[in-house]
Amino acid sequence: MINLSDIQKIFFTKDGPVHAVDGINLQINEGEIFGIIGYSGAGKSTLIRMLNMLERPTSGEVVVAGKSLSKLSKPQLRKARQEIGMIFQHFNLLWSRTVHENIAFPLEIAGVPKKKRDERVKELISLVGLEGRGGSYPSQLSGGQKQRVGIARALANNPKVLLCDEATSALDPKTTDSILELLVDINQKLGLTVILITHEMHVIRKICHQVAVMEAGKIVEQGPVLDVFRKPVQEMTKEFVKQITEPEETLESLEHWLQQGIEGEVVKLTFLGKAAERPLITELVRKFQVEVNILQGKISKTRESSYGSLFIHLKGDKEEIDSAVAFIQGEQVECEVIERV
Ligand SMILES: Nc1ncnc2c1ncn2[C@@H]1O[C@H](COP(=O)(O)OP(=O)(O)OP(=O)(O)O)[C@@H](O)[C@H]1O
Repeated sequence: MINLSDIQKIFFTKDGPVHAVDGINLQINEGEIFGIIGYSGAGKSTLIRMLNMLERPTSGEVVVAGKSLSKLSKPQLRKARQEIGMIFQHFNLLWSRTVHENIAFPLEIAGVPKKKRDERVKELISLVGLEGRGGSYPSQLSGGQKQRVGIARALANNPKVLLCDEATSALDPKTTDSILELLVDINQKLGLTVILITHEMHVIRKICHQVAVMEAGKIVEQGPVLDVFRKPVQEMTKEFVKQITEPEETLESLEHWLQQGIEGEVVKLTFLGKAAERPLITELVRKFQVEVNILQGKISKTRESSYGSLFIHLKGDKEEIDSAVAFIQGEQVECEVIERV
């Protein structure tokens, strides 16, 4: 659906050239939810804006739905853009227009007659769950509702692709979840390809199939979300994965345990998929002469599976502990000895 070949974007500023995007090759398949994560300044916004030519690449080719965007004439590009919707962090709504009028705006530009426009707006209002709010102005809506208007407007011309530029970054966690659910719903119902950029790993975890990690204008790591979660290679990726698996409080309480000088071993188990749903600890206690003390644990749902980490303290004879660790490893659970005390 989307093919980027050796895309570069250089901004020529008075302080010299800025290589915002530096040689990116990327393929995004139809129907996928593809997340691009990176810290501020990594080049995410510049990259996503090149997918609809809001920003023109300095070099390289952007192909969306079979069309090479940089080769199109202005009228052709306008037409091609109707197949690419976009939503923004700060919604970019027209404040003097009602919800209905905001959603109708791209249809007016596309020359859709009034009656058809009104029917389509009604459909979209219902799709995004804003029934009864068509006559409200943006200032009368909550952040989540505003983003729903943004989504409805982006979908008005039946695009094949939806670009989301930090679409949930201005929202609280609960509203973020409801917007993410809406994006999944739309992806499934309409088969829409969704590309989102974010600096929050939980957004990737919740809804993406694929993830690319961006740093200094380059993609440093990429793959299916579960694979990247399980085996992050680059330091940057490891930091992002830790946002989910090892939040600050986990490390603090672990530190607390280790400082107490407990006997035995502290082990980190990493579960994936079905393994996250098995009663492994029960089996461990039944099979081996070890005491198992759970220090910290967390299981998170990804779009397709479960992913979790558990820190346990094993106490007993060294041989029994070694056998227990070997047993865990044989059960397709990754096992890392954090500290042998
Ligand atoms: N119009 C511009 N002119 C000059 N430099 C720019 C321009 N737009 C972006 N940049 C620079 O390009 C780099 C990448 O910026 P970009 O906004 O794409 O990053 P980002 O990952 O989206 O970060 P953020 O989330 O903070 O927007 C930064 O160094 C930024 O200062």
